[in-house]
Formats: sequence, structure tokens, C-alpha cells
Amino acid sequence: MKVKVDQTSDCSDREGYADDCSCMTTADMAKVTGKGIALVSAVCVDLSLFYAAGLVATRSVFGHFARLWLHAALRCSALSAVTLLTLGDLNPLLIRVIASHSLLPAVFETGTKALYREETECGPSADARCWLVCAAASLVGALFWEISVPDAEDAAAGKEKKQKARVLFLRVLALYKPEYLLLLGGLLMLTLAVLCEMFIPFYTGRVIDILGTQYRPNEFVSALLFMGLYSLGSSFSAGCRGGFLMCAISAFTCRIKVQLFGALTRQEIGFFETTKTGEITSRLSKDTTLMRRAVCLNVNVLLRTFIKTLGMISLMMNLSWKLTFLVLMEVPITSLIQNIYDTHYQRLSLAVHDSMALANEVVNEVVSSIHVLRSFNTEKHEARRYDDRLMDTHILKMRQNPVRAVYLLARRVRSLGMQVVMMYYGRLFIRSGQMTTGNLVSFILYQSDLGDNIRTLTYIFGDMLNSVGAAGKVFEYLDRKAQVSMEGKLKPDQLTGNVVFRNLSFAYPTYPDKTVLQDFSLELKSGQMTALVGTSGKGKSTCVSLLQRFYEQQDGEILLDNEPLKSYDHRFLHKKIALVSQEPVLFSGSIRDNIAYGLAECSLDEIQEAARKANAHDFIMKLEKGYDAEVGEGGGQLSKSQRQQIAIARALVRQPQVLILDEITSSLDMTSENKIHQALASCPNQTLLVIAHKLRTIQRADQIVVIDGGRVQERGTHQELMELKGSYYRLREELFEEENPAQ
Ligand SMILES: Nc1ncnc2c1ncn2[C@@H]1O[C@H](COP(=O)(O)OP(=O)(O)OP(=O)(O)O)[C@@H](O)[C@H]1O
Repeated sequence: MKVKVDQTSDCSDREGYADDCSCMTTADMAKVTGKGIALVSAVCVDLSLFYAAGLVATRSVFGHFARLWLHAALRCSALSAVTLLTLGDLNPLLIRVIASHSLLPAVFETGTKALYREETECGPSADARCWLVCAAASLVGALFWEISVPDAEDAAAGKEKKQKARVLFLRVLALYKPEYLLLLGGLLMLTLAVLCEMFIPFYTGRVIDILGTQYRPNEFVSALLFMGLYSLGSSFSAGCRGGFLMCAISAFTCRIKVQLFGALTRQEIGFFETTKTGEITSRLSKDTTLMRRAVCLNVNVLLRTFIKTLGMISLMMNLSWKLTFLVLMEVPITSLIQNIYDTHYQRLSLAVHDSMALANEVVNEVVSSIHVLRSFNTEKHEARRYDDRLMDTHILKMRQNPVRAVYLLARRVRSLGMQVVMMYYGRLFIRSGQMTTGNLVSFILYQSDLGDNIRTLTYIFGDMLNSVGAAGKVFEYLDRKAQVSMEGKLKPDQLTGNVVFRNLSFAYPTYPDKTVLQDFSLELKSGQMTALVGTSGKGKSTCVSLLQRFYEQQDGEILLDNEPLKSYDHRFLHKKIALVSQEPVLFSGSIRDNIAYGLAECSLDEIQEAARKANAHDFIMKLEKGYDAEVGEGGGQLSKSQRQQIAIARALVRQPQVLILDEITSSLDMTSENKIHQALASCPNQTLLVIAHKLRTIQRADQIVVIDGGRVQERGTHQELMELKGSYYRLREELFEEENPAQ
């Protein structure tokens, strides 16, 4: 003991040295020895109890089954106690092995006696072969469980995961509520189809038997009739099942996509800046598709296969129970092969999918920026880039082939081996009169289906976990609460449009450590025009974004008519505060749709009046279809200044109390700009916030605010700031695009 303690301390003292290896080996050795002792003691105790069961004394004291089950319980407790004493704890794997190993003889004996009134070797006269078979079966069973249910290793985490999968599955099921009737219809039809399908091989065997013996026309016709009826019933029910379930799936997908889309559009702008577009679209397309499979397709296939498998096994048992047990011995092998293959193949398929998405991304990028491509003459470079991406996909696909080849080989060997064994025993049973040729034919037909069913069950189990995982991702977005709340309720009848920024501090969510606005205070008086000026990157557009509630400030508040901005109703607020941004975005549709965007009731007169104010009416009327003319994707059929004018009309039609113009004049000619300013001047009570680089625009402002270092540096009229000879005066040359000869 002393030596051990010394070694441990020595080991920690010499951390990082080569001698550590010898310390590890000693610890490992101790572990292995402990496990060896545990195994030997368990085997000794178990074998003694196993043989003790065969003693006449115990048999005479208890009844047959009571003795069997008492013995099983005794073995189970003794093995658990020995393991606890030698290893210190019982993990789930050991519990499974001990329980199945101890209970198997009793279960097997009771089952055989109950069903076939026969006794087995595992019964009263227990022998070593039975012990070995039970030990091997429980070990194979435990191994199968470990591989097909991978959570078992980490019991706590595994439980949590399974719990989550179960909760997610139930949530998906609850979302299917409006389609419950369709689902019920589908499940009924599914059961009918499976039941009918199961009897077809049975009647095939009967027909062969009738043909092989003395021909009895009545029996032959009735067998054929039943075969036809069952085939017809199965096809009809399968068709109805497909119809019902597809309807349910289609309705569910539509609903869930709309819900998810709604949830996404309610998220704050920061969310879209931190989440990749590909991820969002993948949630909408791939994950919702996978999610719908969780209930409808997977449960459909799972139930169908499960019912079919159970039915087949019972029919096979009727034909020959011995041959059935023989066939069932291959179940764990089939499942293992399928599980290993599915895991590998799915991983490779995902990689292929991702690499194809990357290749498509190149195409998207090139198509959307074809002008840049042409002007920089990078056609060949982009073609090479696309070729490289396709090559990656090709290499991954090539790696899929050997995996599939090995899998097919293993499957073939297993199935041929089983067929040979089955034929051999089938012949023996026919010779000994235990089954007929027709029975064997039916049996072979069932057996080939059974293998397929086991593979399907294994695959579907994994696929179901996948689809539930996808549902988890969808729910993550559905449950996400936007960090910029839209729950305000305030909708006053009168609004003066007085805006106050009070001690604001703000950093963008993507760069939380970089403060853009620091203790920023400013008042935008109702009916006045305020111009924000400052060199590039000083925070002018950030003020606008905060006023639009694109982001939530970390400190301070923004007040509109003395009420915090967030307490206003979302719809109301965005009707009262309108923004025309530097790069106007139009949606494909008519000019009329674009101007009335987001307004449910908006007459053509209102639209035309707004267009007149924005100086857009004349050019619109010159278009062939006038206000019904299409603007094209992103407004591509209009010039930049026309797009800008439509965007201004879109803001003005709302008759906003606060209007924000973010560098709109950069793409407007002087006449348009003058007309727009005249129009804006005709709304004397409107609060106007302007960001501009043109001196003549800024000069018009009632208040010019110079922003620097995230704070207001100077504030006043053009005249006042020029006389002050401060930042505004110094930055004049740098900031403004036109010299004013008067200054
Ligand atoms: N979405 C964003 N995420 C992270 N940082 C941003 C984001 N938008 C702007 N910034 C940063 O915030 C700072 C202020 O940017 P802002 O666009 O408000 O400046 P600006 O004064 O309007 O500049 P410009 O006159 O060039 O439009 C800059 O340093 C910029 O890099």
C-alpha cells in the first residue's frame, strides 16, 4: 500500500517527464487485474449456482418453474453482489449482461414449455453447453445494444439525450394535431395493408403444396382466390395509406415552414449578422423536411415494418419454430452490419451534401456578380474554382463506393450462408415429416423479407434520431426570443415626433467590445430638420439604426414624445418613423406594390401624391404600364435614382411623424433633390433627420450635429458652427462635396 502511495505522489511531482508512462502502466495494470479477478470470481460463482440447480435436492423441494425462476433471481443477485464487491460499481452495460445471462435459461425454458410443451437442455438437466450459449447470447445482445444505442456509455448524458429526443418527438407529434384524422386514417390503412401482405407468401406455399400432392380443384381455387384478395386488399390499403400520409405531411410542412419563417423575420437584425444565411435557409428547407419525416414517414415505416416483422415471425413459427429460431439467430448480425454501414454512409453522404452546397455557392456568387467577373476578366479563375469544388465532391463520392461494396459483400455472404443453413435443415425437417415442401417455400419467402425488415428497422431507428435532431434545430429558432422586443403596446392618437437620445451607449453584437456610441445625448425637435455630420465610421448610421430599433442599446434610452421607444407598438412605430436608406431595396412586383409596401389599405390617390412629392410621378407615367409597371428583381429594371425616388415615395405615403433620410441625395440630381426638399418643407410638423455629404443639404438644417468618438462634439446652425471655428469648420473640406463660395 505504501509503495502505491509513493508512486502516486512521485507521478504527480514528475508531471511531464518520461517516467509518467510507467506510472500510467501501473495504474492500468491494477485496473486490468481488478477486472480479471472480477470476471473469474463471477464465472466461478455463476457456474457453481448453475450446476447446483441440477441437484435433485433442489428439484424435489420446489416445483419446476418456481425452481427455475428462483434460481435465475439467485444468480442475478449473486453476480451483481460479486461484481459490486470486486469492481466497486455496476454500470448499465454490466447490469444488462448479468440480467440477460441469468434470466435467459428460465425465459427460454418457460417459453418453450408454454408454446410447444417440450423441455430444453436449459431445463432441469442443465449442462455446460447451455451455460455457454446463454453467456454468448447475452454478450452478443449487450454488444448489439451498445452499438445501436450509443448513449449507453455515458449513462447520465445518454439519459438526458434520450429524454430530449423523446420530448422533441412528442412536440413534433403535438404539432401534427390538425392532421390527426389524416394520420389515423393512414395508420389504419397501414395496418390493413401489412396484414394483407403477410398472408400472400402463406398462400403461395399452399398452392405449391396442392400442386405437389393430389390435385384438389376446390382447395386450389380457394387458395388462389385468397391470394388474389389479399394482394388486392394490400395494394388498395397501401395506396390509401400513402395518400393520407402524404396529405398530412404536405399540410404539416407548409405550416411549420410558415411558422419558422415568421419566427425568423421577428428576430433582431443582430441575429442575421451573427447567423450565416446558409444556416437559416438550411433550417427552412432541409431541417423542416427532415423534421416532417420524424412522425409521418419514420413512424409509418417503423410501424409497418414492426407489425410485418411480428406477423411474419408468428407465421414462420407456425411453419417451423425450430427453423424460425435458427433464422432469428442472424438478426443481431444483420443489425450490426446495417448499423455500421449506415453510420459510415450517412457521414459520407453528409460530407457530399455539404461539398455540393459549396459548389452551388460558387455558382450563386458568380451569377450574382457577373459584371465584376467580366470587368476583372476572372472567368477562367472562377471556372477553376468551380472545378475544384466539384472535384472535392467527386472524391467524396468515390470514397462512398468501397464502403458500399464491402457492405453489399457482407450482406450477400450473410444471406447466402443463412440460405445454405436453412436449406440443409429444411431438407432434414421435410425428410423427418416436420414440414412440407410448400411450408419450406413459404418459409423461404418470409425469411428473405425478414432480413429486409430488420435492415429497415435498424436504419429507421437511426434516421428517426436524425429527424428528431433536425426538429430540435427548428424548435431552437421557433422558441428563440428576439433580443429587441416587439411587445410594446403604445399607440397614441397624437404624436408630436420629439425624439431624445439620452446617455446612449452601444456596441454591435458582432463586436461587443468595440463601443460605437458612448454616453450619446441628442434631441431631435419636432418640426425641425437635424443634420448628422462626421467623418466615415463615426456612428451616424448607427444612430439611425437605433432609432429604427434594429438593435437594442446597452445603456441609456431613446424617447419619442417622452415615452421609451420600446413601449410603442411595433407596427405603429414603423408607420410613424420612416427611413429612406442609402441603398434603396425594392421587391419584385409593380411600382404601386412597392410604394404601398406594408400598408394594407392604401388608395392609388395616396400613392400618386407620395410619388409626386418624391418627384417620381412624371417618370412613372412615362412607363408603358404606369404604376402597374414591374420593377424587376431588386428593382433592376429602374435606374438608381428612380429606385431612390420610389423608396422616398414609399416612406412619404405613410405620412411619418419622423422621417430619416440616410444619404439619399448622393444618387439624385439637383432638380430632384430640390423638389423633394420643397415637398418635405410642406410638412411643417415633421421631424427630419438627415445624413448627407452635400453642403447645400446640410445648410438647410435647423440643427447640425457633429459626431466624433461616439459623442456629440458640436451642435448648432451652419452659421453658428462656422463662427465657432471648431470641428465643423475644420472638417468642412473633408466632409462636404461642394464648396460654398459665400464662405
Ligand atoms: N453591423 C455592424 N456590425 C458591426 N460593426 C458595425 C456595423 N455597422 C457599422 N459598424 C461599425 O460601427 C462604426 C460606426 O458605423 P456607422 O455606419 O454608424 O458610421 P457612419 O458614421 O454612418 O459612417 P459612413 O459615413 O461611412 O456611413 C464603424 O466603425 C463601423 O465599422
